[in-house]
Amino acid sequence: MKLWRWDRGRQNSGYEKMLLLGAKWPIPFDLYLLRFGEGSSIPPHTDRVESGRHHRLNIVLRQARAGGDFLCDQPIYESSRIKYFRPDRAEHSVSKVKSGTRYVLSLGWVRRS
Ligand SMILES: O=C(O)CCC(=O)C(=O)O
Ligand SMILES: [Fe+2]
Repeated sequence: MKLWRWDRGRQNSGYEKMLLLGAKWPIPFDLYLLRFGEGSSIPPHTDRVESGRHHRLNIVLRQARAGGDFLCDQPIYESSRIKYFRPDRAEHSVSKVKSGTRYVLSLGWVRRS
C-alpha cells in the first residue's frame, strides 16, 4: 500500500488514485482520492472482494467541466455529488472526461457477512 502518492488507477484507463488511509482491522476500509484528467474514464466493472460485502461512498469534490459522469446499475443512494453503492454487486463506470479535471473522495469498507 502506497500512501499519499499518485498511482495509476486499477482499470488503467487514465485515472489516478492516492491512498489517504486504510486499515484491515476492526473493519477493512480504504480512503482514496481519485483524479480524472482529460481523456480518462473507467469502463463498466465491478470490484469484487474475497469475502464479505463491499460498500463504497464516493463524494465528487470537483466535477469535470464536461463528461466524467458516474453511471451505476443500482445505487443505494445517489445525488449529483454523493454516490453510495455496492461496487461488488452493481456494475458501474465513469464516462470519459471531455474537459476539466474530476476529483472524487472514495471511502470503501467491507462488511463481513
Ligand atoms: O470515480 C468514480 O465515480 C467511481 C470510481 C470507481 O470505480 C469506484 O469507486 O469503485
Ligand atoms: Fe469501481
